[in-house]
Amino acid sequence: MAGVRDGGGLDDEALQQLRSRATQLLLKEDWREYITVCSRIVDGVGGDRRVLCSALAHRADARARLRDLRGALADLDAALAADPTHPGALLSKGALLRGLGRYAPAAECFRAAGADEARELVEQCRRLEAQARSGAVDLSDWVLAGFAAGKCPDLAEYVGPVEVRRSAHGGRGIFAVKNVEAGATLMISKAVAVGRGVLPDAADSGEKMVVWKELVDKVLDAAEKCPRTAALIYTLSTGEERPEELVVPEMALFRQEPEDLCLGDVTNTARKEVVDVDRILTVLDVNCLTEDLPAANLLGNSGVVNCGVGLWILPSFINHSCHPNARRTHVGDHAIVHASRDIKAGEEVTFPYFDVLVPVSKRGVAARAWGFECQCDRCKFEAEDVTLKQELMKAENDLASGGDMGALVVRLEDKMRKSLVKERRKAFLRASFWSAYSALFDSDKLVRKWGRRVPSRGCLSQRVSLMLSAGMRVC
Ligand SMILES: C[S@@+](CC[C@H](N)C(=O)[O-])C[C@H]1O[C@@H](n2cnc3c(N)ncnc32)[C@H](O)[C@@H]1O
Repeated sequence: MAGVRDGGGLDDEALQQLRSRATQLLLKEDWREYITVCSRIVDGVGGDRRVLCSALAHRADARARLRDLRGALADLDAALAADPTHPGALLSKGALLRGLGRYAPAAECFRAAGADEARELVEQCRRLEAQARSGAVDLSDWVLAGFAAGKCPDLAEYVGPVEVRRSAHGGRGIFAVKNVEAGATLMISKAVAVGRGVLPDAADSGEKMVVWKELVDKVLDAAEKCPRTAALIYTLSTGEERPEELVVPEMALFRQEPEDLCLGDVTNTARKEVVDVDRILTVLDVNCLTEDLPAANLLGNSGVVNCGVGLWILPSFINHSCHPNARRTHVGDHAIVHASRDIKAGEEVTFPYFDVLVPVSKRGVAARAWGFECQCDRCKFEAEDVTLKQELMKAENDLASGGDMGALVVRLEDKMRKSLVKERRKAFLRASFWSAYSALFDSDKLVRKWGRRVPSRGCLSQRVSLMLSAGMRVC
C-alpha cells in the first residue's frame, strides 16, 4: 500500500506529507484536525521513538488547548514512557501541571527538561508553591510599572483562614475562622472566565452586551468542558432560592486537590457536558463582579474605560456591606481579597459591591439593582434613626441641588452633636455625605467661612476611612 512501509509503518514521504499538513493546521489553529493528523503519525510511526514522542507532545498541546487535559496528560505520559528525557514532553507536562496548580511536580518536569529557560520556570513554580501556601503576594513591581499588563505577576490560588457559613444577611457568607490582621490575604481566586473590552466612556448598552456575551460564552464553555467547574458554579445562588434552601458548601470543594483536578475528559473533543444554561445565566446575574482595576483609571484619561466582568467562585460567597472589612484587587484573571481592617474570628467578611460614599437612598438604589435590600447595620441605622431622618433627607436634597456644601456640613455636624450620635455612627453619616465634606475642604473660601465649625479634614478623613476600611476603631 502507498505511504506504508513493509513493516506496517508510514514511509518517509507519507510522514513528510503528514508533517506539512500538521504545520498548515497549526498555523490555522485548527486543533481538532491537528489532533487527527498527529494521531495518524502516532499510529503509523512504528519504532521511531523520536518522531513518536514529538507527535505525542504536539497532540498533547493541541488537546490542552481544547481543555482535554486528561487526554493531554495521557499523551505526555506516553511520550515520557517512551523517552523519559524528551525535553518537549517534559516542558509541556510542566506547563500543564503548573496550570493545574501542581507546582512541585511541575518544577520536577522543568528541572528534568534541563533547558536554560527551564531554570526560570523552576524558580517560578517554587514561588507559586510558596504563595499558594501563605497567600503572600508582592505586587510592588506591577504597581511601580503603572499596572502594565506585561508586569502583571503570576499568582497561585489561595484559600486563607475563612469558611462559608450561614449569614445574618440571608443565605451564606464568608467568615473568618481566626483573628486576621488588616492587610492579610483572605483568598486569591482565578476567574472561571472574564469578559473584557476597552470601551469608550459613553459606551452604549450594545457595546457592553458584547463584553457580557463574551463572558457568558466563556463560562458556558468552561462548564461544558469541566464537570468540576460546572459543579462549583452550581454551588452559587441564582437569587431565586429561599435563604434556608441554600446549601453551605464544604471548604474542601474550593481547595483544588491533585486527585480531583479538573482534567476534562479524554473524549471531550467530541463530547461536551450537558449544562443547565438557564441556571448558569441566573447565577451570572447574581454573582458577577466588575473588575476593580487600578489600570482602568489610567485608561480613563483617554476617554475609554477598561471594562472587565467576570465570575470568581469563592469571592461570590462574600456579602456586601456599606462598612466593609475587606476589599478586592483584580490582578490579571485573579481576584485577591484582603482584610482592610483587623477581623475577629467568627466575624463575617464583607466587601462593597458599589460606591458606599453616598447617602443611604442612593446605596439603596444600587443594592436594588443587585436585587437585594441591604441589611448592613449602617443602612439600618441611616434608614431607621427617627431623630435624624428629617435632617438626613434635607441634607440629601441639598447635596443633590448643589449650593453651599459648608452650610450642609455644619448643619449635619450640629445635628449629630445635639442628638448625641455616637462616634461610630457619626462616621457612617460623614461617609454618606463625604462629597459635601470634600467640597468644603477643597475650597479655600468655604474653609475660611466654615472651617472653625467643623472638625479638621485630617481627623475626619481618618475617622471615615477607619470606619470604611479599618473598621470601628474611630478616633
Ligand atoms: C454574590 S451573592 C453573595 C452570597 C450569597 N449570600 C449566597 O448565599 O450565595 C449576592 C447575594 O447575596 C445577598 N446579599 C449580599 N449582601 C447583602 C446585604 N448586605 N444585605 C442583604 N443581602 C445581601 C443578596 O441576595 C445578593 O443578591
